[in-house]
Amino acid sequence: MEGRRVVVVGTGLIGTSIALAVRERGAEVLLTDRDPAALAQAVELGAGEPLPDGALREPADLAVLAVPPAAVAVTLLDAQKRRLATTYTDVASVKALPLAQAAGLGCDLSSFVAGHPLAGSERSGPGAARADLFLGRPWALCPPAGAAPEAVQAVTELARACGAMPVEVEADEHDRAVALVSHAPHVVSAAVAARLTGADDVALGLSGQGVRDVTRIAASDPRLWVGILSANSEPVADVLEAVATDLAVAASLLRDGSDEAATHVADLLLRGNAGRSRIPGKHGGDQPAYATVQVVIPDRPGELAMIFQAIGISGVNIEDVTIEHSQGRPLGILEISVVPEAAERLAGELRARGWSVSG
Ligand SMILES: NC(=O)C1=CN([C@@H]2O[C@H](COP(=O)(O)OP(=O)(O)OC[C@H]3O[C@@H](n4cnc5c(N)ncnc54)[C@H](O)[C@@H]3O)[C@@H](O)[C@H]2O)C=CC1
Ligand SMILES: O=C(O)C(=O)Cc1ccc(O)cc1
Repeated sequence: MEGRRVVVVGTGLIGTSIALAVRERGAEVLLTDRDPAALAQAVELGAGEPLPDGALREPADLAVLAVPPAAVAVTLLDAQKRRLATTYTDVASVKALPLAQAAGLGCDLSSFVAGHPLAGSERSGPGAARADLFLGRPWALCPPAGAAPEAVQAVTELARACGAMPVEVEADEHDRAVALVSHAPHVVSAAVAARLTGADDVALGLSGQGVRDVTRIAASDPRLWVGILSANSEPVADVLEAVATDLAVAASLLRDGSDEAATHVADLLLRGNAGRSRIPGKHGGDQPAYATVQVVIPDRPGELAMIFQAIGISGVNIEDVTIEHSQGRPLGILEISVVPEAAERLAGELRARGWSVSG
């Protein structure tokens, strides 16, 4: 992105992450946000310089609209009126409705390529931004009919500069796909987490990693998510109804309690195994079957640094890592995912260095 000028409108989690990523690749970045505090924080984090008021002397190469879905079309119209850039893209989690709204407002759709990076977090705002957020992730591109090839090229270059994998897809197909893999799972996570509002201290004290995994995305900003879900309501409702049917059947089978009912419950669990195994791994393709090595680590400053150093010396690459805290005890369980052929050697070397390795 050397020599490119990029304007980012909306310096929250996604806008600031994109700004940090393209700056690392040599782009000049100008930032704007209607919230002065979000803009100031993004500038302080080194994501770019504030966009001056009024028209630019020369349009930037690209303007990235990283605002909520309902604000995309008006923000595009405003940016095009100000001639902020030669090419425009957005990052909203829903594509068809903002595109229809932009067409309705009379935006120039030849210079707009709708986009959606499939990476993010349950956290919002510039403080949660990371330059490496998009590494190895898909980035959907939905060029409207009549989009200029140079515009598609410029947005493809943006996705690649962020380390993501551009995937061209039609807007309606995109929306049905993300209803299944992102939006409906969000509602299901919220519904499970909502059951915990009435939980007593005994139940909460028994919480393990499973409930944390299932409810992580339930910590997201409800204002942003109500906007996403209502802009993709029909496809999301279709998935939720199918999930609700599975849940209702499972509940009645469990009440039935017979052996035959248990085999039907097992069918659902097996379908769950099969569905989960189809989710691609972090670099795309099939999900690699990593082996895990579990190590007990004392909850003391420097322990994580020491074990990571020991793993580094052993020459084994860490594919993933999670830490589970042991409630009421000054210990954590570090679960290190590695390629299966390295697991035994790593476990042996860590044991030899005095670490308590289980499994
Ligand atoms: N949160 C996530 O994990 C992901 C979000 N997205 C999409 O990215 C977009 C931004 O989401 P986040 O960065 O998570 O939200 P965020 O809440 O962290 O940031 C949004 C920013 O946009 C600003 N903003 C809102 N309306 C504006 C306007 N009209 N003009 C200028 N600034 C405006 C807000 O002040 C805020 O700073 C949304 O469309 C969302 O659907 C896409 C992928 C992942
Ligand atoms: O936190 C996670 O795991 C997410 O799935 C984040 C996310 C949220 C919204 C999107 O449109 C895309 C990705």
